[in-house]
Amino acid sequence: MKFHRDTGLEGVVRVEPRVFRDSRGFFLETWHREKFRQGGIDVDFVQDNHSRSVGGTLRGLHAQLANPQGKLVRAVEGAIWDVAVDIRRGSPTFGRWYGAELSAGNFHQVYIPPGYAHGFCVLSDMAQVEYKCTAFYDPASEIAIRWDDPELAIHWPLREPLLSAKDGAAPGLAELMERLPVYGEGGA
Ligand SMILES: Cc1cn([C@H]2C[C@H](O)[C@@H](COP(=O)(O)OP(=O)(O)O[C@H]3O[C@H](C)C(=O)[C@H](O)[C@H]3O)O2)c(=O)[nH]c1=O
Repeated sequence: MKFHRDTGLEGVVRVEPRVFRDSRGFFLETWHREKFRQGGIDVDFVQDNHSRSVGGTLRGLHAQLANPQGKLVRAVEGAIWDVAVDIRRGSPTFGRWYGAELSAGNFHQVYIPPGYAHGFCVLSDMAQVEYKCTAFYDPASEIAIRWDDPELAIHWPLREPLLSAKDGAAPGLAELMERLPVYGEGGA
């Protein structure tokens, strides 16, 4: 199990699990409290999520403000481009993003700490994404940030994604500035 912390964003880690293959198929550990702690991800999870999306879908960019969630994300079907954005006011990497291809083929995961926005788009015909969260869903404090905010300039590998109404109407990061978490406060 390898932990790649060279993501350019504090606390964002790409995890490359060890896959055991034999004539039956494969086995891998997708979460291990102690091994992940040794890899720099010292967290406990309280909620697991699972979504399925058709090709061309983009979900995000989302974050919870009152109960910020850390997320450990993986694709169990198909492939996604998974993106984390630093939205902590005062952070040296404020507005910067990191992206990684996660797929049922590469088994990679990304850990995104509280204080970051998260989104992904689907690269395959279909994708199923499972992710563990360090805090419970709190819709009252959730924000959506415009996926193609020119201030963020995220390199998405698609042009006209399939969006939810919420995501299609999301404001740019600058319009949310006063609500954003402050670097170094409240776990962010
Ligand atoms: C996130 C969530 C949603 N829901 C319900 C609320 C809606 O009735 C329905 C779909 O929710 P939504 O359209 O917000 O789902 P996504 O667009 O996939 O949202 C997620 O997308 C990005 C990628 C994330 O990282 C977040 O986990 C989350 O914001 O599921 C729940 O009941 N519990 C939950 O934890």
